[in-house]
Amino acid sequence: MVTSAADPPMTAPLPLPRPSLAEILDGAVAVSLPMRTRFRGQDAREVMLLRGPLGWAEFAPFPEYTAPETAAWLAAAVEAGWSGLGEPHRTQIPINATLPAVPPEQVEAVLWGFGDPGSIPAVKIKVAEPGQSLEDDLARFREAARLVPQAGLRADANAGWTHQQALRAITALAEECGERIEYVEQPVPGVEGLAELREALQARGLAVRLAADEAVRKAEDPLRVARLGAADLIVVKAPPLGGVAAAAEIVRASGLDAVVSSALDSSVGLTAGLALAARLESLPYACGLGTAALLAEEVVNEPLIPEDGVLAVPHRHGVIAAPEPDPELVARHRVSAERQRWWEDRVRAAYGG
Ligand SMILES: O=C(O)CCC(=O)C1=CC=C[C@@H](O)[C@@H]1C(=O)O
Ligand SMILES: [Mg+2]
Repeated sequence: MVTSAADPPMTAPLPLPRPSLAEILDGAVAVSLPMRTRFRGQDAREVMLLRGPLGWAEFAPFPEYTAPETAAWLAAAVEAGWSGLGEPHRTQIPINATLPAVPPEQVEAVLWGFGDPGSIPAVKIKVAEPGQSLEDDLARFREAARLVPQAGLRADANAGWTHQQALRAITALAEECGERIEYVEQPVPGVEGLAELREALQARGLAVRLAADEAVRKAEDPLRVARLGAADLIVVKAPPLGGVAAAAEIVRASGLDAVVSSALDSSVGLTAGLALAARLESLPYACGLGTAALLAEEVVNEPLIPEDGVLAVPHRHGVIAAPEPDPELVARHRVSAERQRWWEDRVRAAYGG
């Protein structure tokens, strides 16, 4: 059900109290964290850490994102560092493993990064990687299904299939893994594309749920998916939706189940995702917030790596707060002076007038 309340704007204004640009940039430092496995076409993740009065925050729109899109990411960082992430209504969040588009022989090593594979509640498997085939995807699925027989399975195509390719692939996945498939995330581009595919799947009697990701986080109107009945659930990430409060409101107004996922954040940024998961009224699926496991280096001494299939929500003095970055780790992974200026310019552009 979609409420008739006014839709939240895509680029939320900075939350109050609105810090000045100088306050935001004071102590801001950009770092480059190498990845264990190539993911989303990246071998290293660059993020900018901001030091707010209420704790550390992260500003990390992907390199191709430009203002005004990045304004939502800055609003999310300002919320974390200057307004605060609130109290933990849940203390532990179930976490899915995230499997990049690796060959079957690498699947086991990646899964161990998310704790004992026997404790993993669900695995999200990247599919439709450019240059790979449906056979490659099925082989990766088969291997994950074999290694974690207790886990639910999800595919994430990042809008990489056409309608026909998606029908073929989802039919094959359903034949292979049946009821273990929890959902398929953004198989095709756009909101209409999802809606058409959902109808076609239903017409074929294929009861595979669809999740919207890019159709929510990159859309002008994140609630359109719900309005058109284009997906069974939505994937929400705090930074592109303007922060924890704004994202929680989108979930509430959508009336759909939600899965909270990371934006491939460091453990500082992941804290906001955990805060969002801790705030939602219902959390029927494990969340995609275990991605510190995909980073080979981190900025904190105890990265947020899941244990027994869960992550504890980090808190200090009764409120949710990111773990403190270690100054030595920050110094080790600092970007060049030129790159630091590039990140500062992005903050300025996101801040706007
Ligand atoms: O959801 C997860 O399991 C981890 C997060 C994840 O998959 C993503 C993080 C960052 C960028 C995205 O391309 C990707 C996604 O599509 O969901
Ligand atoms: Mg996705």
